[in-house]
Amino acid sequence: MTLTVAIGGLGAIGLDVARALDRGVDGLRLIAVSARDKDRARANVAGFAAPPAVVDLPELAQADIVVEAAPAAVFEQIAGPAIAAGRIFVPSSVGALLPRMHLVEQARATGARIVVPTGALLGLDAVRACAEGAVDSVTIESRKPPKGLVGAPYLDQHGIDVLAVTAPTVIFEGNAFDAAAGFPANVNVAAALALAGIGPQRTTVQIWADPGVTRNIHTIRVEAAAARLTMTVENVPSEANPRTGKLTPLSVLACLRGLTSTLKIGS
Ligand SMILES: NC(=O)C1=CN([C@@H]2O[C@H](COP(=O)(O)OP(=O)(O)OC[C@H]3O[C@@H](n4cnc5c(N)ncnc54)[C@H](O)[C@@H]3O)[C@@H](O)[C@H]2O)C=CC1
Ligand SMILES: O=C([O-])CC(=O)C(=O)O
Repeated sequence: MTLTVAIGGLGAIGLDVARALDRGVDGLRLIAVSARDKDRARANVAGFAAPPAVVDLPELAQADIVVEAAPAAVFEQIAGPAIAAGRIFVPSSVGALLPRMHLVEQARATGARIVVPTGALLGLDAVRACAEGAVDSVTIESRKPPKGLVGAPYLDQHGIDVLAVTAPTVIFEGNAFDAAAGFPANVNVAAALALAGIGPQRTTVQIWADPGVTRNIHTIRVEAAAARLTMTVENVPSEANPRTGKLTPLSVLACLRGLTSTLKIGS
């Protein structure tokens, strides 16, 4: 059986995933994409073996699987129709899901599924396993080059000029819910971690602006009855969008492959 795929957003994540699907993934066929600039999108897919249709966001819901890879601001325009139509919805802007958990209730009613990829993070299989038992604490420390944090609403609200930072500096400390609201383009990883583990209120987030690093570095620490986890990923920022690590489109692709593969590894 082949499942059709549509992708909302053709930036650092969406275009890489679209290209990979066009090269061929067993059981998956890319049929539609959407982007802010439709002419550019058409040019981007013109050389594809099977160019997908370039459509408006709501029309993505014609596919069996709808991948969201757009700014958080248009999350609902992609998620809403996909979930209403009972599709498999794969979000990248996971932070935008936290204040919209009613979508999970709606998916229950329509038969839709919301499948969150591990994205720029690691180890959500182990965090989910720990969360089947007792968990004391879950924390994430995200360390980024200052330019990878530019534009975050929290920085504007607090008058922080992140590009003026000359030494490693903690610029946010709080829970995952507030982190996702303040840094919608930067800490989707914290949102995914919160959903895998003990929820956005109990998951603690520390964000560092670090002029000494060139990678987006995330360290997770989990204290659970079954295990202690300490895991770090050092993502190479993508050329298309330095806020987004190159691992992210690969993770989305691996997630999509897992939706149809006969052999699936990891929980
Ligand atoms: N889950 C995770 O681990 C990660 C999630 N992300 C998130 O994934 C999302 C996508 O990231 P990137 O690909 O780096 O973004 P990007 O900025 O490179 O690309 C965004 C795409 O969305 C399109 N777009 C914008 N407005 C649109 C509209 N109104 N209608 C249709 N398309 C529209 C743009 O044309 C562009 O193609 C962001 O919200 C980002 O924060 C990023 C990195 C890791
Ligand atoms: O590190 C990355 O690639 C992006 C990131 O933190 C996020 O969006 O959560």
